[in-house]
Amino acid sequence: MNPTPVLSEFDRIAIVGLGLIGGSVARGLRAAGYAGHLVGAVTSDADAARAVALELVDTCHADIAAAVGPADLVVVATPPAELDEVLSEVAGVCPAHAVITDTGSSKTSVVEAAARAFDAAAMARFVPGHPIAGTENSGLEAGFATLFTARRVILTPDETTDPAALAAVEAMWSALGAQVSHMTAAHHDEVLAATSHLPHVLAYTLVDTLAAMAERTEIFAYAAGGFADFTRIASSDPALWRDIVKANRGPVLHTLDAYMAQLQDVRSAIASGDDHHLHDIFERAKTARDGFVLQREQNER
Ligand SMILES: NC(=O)c1ccc[n+]([C@@H]2O[C@H](COP(=O)([O-])OP(=O)(O)OC[C@H]3O[C@@H](n4cnc5c(N)ncnc54)[C@H](O)[C@@H]3O)[C@@H](O)[C@H]2O)c1
Ligand SMILES: O=C(O)C(=O)C[C@]1(C(=O)O)C=C[C@@H](O)C=C1
Repeated sequence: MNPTPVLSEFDRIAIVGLGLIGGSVARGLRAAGYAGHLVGAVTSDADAARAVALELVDTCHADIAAAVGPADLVVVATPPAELDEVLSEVAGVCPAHAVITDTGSSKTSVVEAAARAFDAAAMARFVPGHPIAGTENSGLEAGFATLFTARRVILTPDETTDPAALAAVEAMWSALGAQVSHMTAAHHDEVLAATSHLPHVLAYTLVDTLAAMAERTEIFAYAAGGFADFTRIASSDPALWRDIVKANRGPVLHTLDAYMAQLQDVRSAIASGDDHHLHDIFERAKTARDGFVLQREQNER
């Protein structure tokens, strides 16, 4: 018996931006058995040729119109700085039946950009999305088929979103092995400011602080697993993260203020020798993190 073809209602899926996320969507769709035409849009002819050579997509163009014009489903996976321009180009050429989604790390800013670019009909077929999965790598060669397996994807539809478009985007992420949740764009931005954007800000800041000290000492030579685990994400693309933080400024500042207050409290406990208070904070944190790790492992089973 032949398996049910994956996303067979879409003859042609266009992916705009074939870096870590777009490339992983492309590879994941193929691995899941998508048999239609995958077309990419990138920024240069050289990248288009490379994307086809890497077998990310069947065809690729340095021209959004050529890729999106005949598509049934459009996945926008470009950096936030490109979004206004990319969505306006998509709006100009997207067929009237096509479903559109994105992968951006902040959602209110994306919904605002979509509202600037799309008319009401296209807006109804636009389903904002965010895969909560990634690595510190970027570019054409960074993607891999299993990136979204057992990972969460948050969609932020509203009351104007076409249910059929929402179902189609859910089906795409399910085909990639992800678990789909819905929430409002504003709630998404508060949650991700805390669990993703703040950790990136802290990792970059810690490494930058220590790097200034490292000019005077050899401290990095003696750094090991603790430093490497805490700072892996500081190897992420600085321009991408500058723009994510900028796009989610309010919630990031809010969570950064809460963190700075707690850090001040920890500092006071260390300075005054309040071992009990320090232990309480560390104990609560260990319990919370152990719970997170357990839940993550259970999700992966
Ligand atoms: N990096 C992560 O861990 C992660 C995780 C989840 C979501 N996201 C989001 O996904 C999006 C893509 O991030 P990424 O990590 O894949 O970045 P990336 O840099 O790896 O890939 C982005 C790609 O878009 C291409 N691009 C830029 N402008 C373009 C244009 N006008 N037309 C076509 N292609 C264009 C770039 O050449 C690049 O290859 C971002 O919005 C990011 O916030 C990232
Ligand atoms: O694992 C990483 O390297 C990531 O940065 C992934 C990560 C995260 O912060 O967890 C980064 C950005 C996203 O938008 C979603 C996931």
